[in-house]
Amino acid sequence: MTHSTVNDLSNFPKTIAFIGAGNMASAIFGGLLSNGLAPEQIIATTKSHESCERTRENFGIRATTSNHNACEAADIVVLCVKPQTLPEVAKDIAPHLSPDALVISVAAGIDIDSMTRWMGESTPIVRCMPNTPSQIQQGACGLFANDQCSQQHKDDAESILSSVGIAVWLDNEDDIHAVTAVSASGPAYIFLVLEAMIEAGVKQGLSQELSKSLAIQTVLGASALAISSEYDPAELRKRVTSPGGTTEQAINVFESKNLRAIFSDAMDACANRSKELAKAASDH
Ligand SMILES: NC(=O)C1=CN([C@@H]2O[C@H](COP(=O)(O)OP(=O)(O)OC[C@H]3O[C@@H](n4cnc5c(N)ncnc54)[C@H](OP(=O)(O)O)[C@@H]3O)[C@@H](O)[C@H]2O)C=CC1
Ligand SMILES: O=C(O)[C@@H]1CCC=N1
Repeated sequence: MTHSTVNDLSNFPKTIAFIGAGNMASAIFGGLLSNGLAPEQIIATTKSHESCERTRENFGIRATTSNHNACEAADIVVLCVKPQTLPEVAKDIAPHLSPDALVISVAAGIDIDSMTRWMGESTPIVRCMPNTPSQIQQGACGLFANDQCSQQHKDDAESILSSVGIAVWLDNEDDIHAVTAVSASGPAYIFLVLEAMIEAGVKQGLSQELSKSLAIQTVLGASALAISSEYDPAELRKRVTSPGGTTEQAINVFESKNLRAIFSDAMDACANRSKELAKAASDH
């Protein structure tokens, strides 16, 4: 497993087309722009003219509803449509990819076998699983390359994804299901925890505004401490939990209601859905 972190893209010499400009695509190209990539080097496509116009206005990049034109102008094509839309889109763009273009897919569940069936065996493909904190260069992404990728293709994929967070090469493509369960869907779990903490704080008598800022800062502070500390999360938790004190009472409730089993079941369900999407794609 190799691992790389945020880098500057101001000298990145390639044009990147994003097929789909929704939540995940805009998180990545928003991050790339903040990290020095010139707006002219990004083309995004959407289905509707409204989204196209909004993308152009919000990000100052080129936007079009023509996937063909975008692919023909790009050295790297990032597939950011929903998994259910990908078979049709991938087959349709295949003849319009530039020679030696790298295709990067972020689609949950869709494996490289399916993508090469749709776009041709010789297509260099990096399958990756990013997350939306990429927008603020705090993403976490797993990557897997097919055998058609040269070292240059892999370097390009890594430059893009590591410019918006940490990028980790996986030894096995199947590990992407677990990466999806941990880090791609993970931000949603933390947002749910935040919602619950904020609501509980309000129930305790705090204003919504105060409860929200305390809860968000607490998650930020705990993450920053965990990332910078020599201790693992279990030890950091113990350091908050005074014997006979207040935290212990809360932790006892979480443990007695089996929070760990809830996370385990939730993340199994997430990974299983990723596998189901792979299976559905194999019929196309
Ligand atoms: N959201 C997340 O946190 C993560 C998402 N992913 C993956 O990213 C992919 C996109 O998800 P997400 O961004 O959430 O989805 P969104 O629904 O936010 O975005 C989908 C985008 O695709 C566009 N689109 C739809 N059909 C076409 C088409 N035929 N040609 C070009 N563009 C099209 C839509 O345009 P319009 O607005 O006009 O409809 C929209 O811009 C999925 O495959 C998902 O699995 C991976 C990791 C995390
Ligand atoms: O929920 C989803 O399907 C996408 C993939 C991972 C995060 N969001």
